[in-house]
Amino acid sequence: LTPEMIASGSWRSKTFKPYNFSALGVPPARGHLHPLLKVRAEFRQIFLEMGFSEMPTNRYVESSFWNFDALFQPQQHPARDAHDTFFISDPANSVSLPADYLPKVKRVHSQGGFGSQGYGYDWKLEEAQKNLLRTHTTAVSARMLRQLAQEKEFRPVKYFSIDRVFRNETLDATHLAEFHQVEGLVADRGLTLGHLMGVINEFFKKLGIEQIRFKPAYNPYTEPSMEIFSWHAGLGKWVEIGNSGVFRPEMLLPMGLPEDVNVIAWGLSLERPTMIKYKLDNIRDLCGHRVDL
Ligand SMILES: COC[C@@H]1[C@H](c2ccc(C#Cc3ccccc3)cc2)[C@@H]2CN(C(=O)Nc3ccc(OC4CC4)cc3)C[C@@H](O)[C@@H](O)CN12
Repeated sequence: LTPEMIASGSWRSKTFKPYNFSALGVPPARGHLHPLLKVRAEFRQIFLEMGFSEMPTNRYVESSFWNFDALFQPQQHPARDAHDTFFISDPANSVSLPADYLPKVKRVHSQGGFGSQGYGYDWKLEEAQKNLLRTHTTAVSARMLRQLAQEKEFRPVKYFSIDRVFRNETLDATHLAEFHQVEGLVADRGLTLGHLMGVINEFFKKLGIEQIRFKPAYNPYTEPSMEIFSWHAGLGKWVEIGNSGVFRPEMLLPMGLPEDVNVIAWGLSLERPTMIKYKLDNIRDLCGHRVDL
């Protein structure tokens, strides 16, 4: 049916197929929310429902001190090598590290303390001052726990973070030089591994994952540590869905937290669950624009 047919009246001699009122209109060209940000909002909602508060993660450039040393990660650890970490050339160094806290970190690395023998190496300030792109949001957790330790009275907290982290990795279909880390932590007196398993179970249950298992693992800053696995019915096998652990006393006590306070934490990425949810098999599809999502 055209305007000419209507004007000339020629439409009278034509036959038209019945109008399909249930036909969909042409989708208007409009904006889309990014899948990663939609999954981030989902994770944020779950943490908030569980009573967690979001940590301030608006600092991509971090000092080696907060990213590694405060976490009792030794200065010769391979993760601190340039092939794993992006170091910053300008400004190359952080010169405003906490003067009262730093000697305690130096001591626990070089001589030990609090019942630990430490690593027995000559800890160097220059190494701790090197600026980098944070390799995990656990650097933010360290800053927040130090702040908590400086308060007059200890109070239990539940914190979370979901933000970008950077690793000098070889790129492939599932690895980029940056990804979003999701991290949750609980600080309270008398927390046990049972509490850690329980909070992880609760978190993943809210994501629709009921069947998870834990496997002993190693992290430089948590002891004990556990990898988290979930049964993937489609693949017919257990797949790793995260990592977890109890922060070490060598990390918490130099901060000034009371000896009977434990901090349990776990982490996962945002990209993996987003790729599963949106059936993407190349992580690069999460960057740049994609029309047919
Ligand atoms: C360099 O790789 C690091 C990243 C990322 C990761 C690993 C560990 C942590 C951590 C931690 C931690 C430990 C102790 C204390 C504090 C933080 C955070 C992110 C994922 C962690 N992983 C991961 O996310 N896997 C995952 C998560 C969710 C998912 O879908 C479910 C619906 C929810 C499916 C898969 C496991 C693997 O994918 C792994 O190969 C890749 N890992």
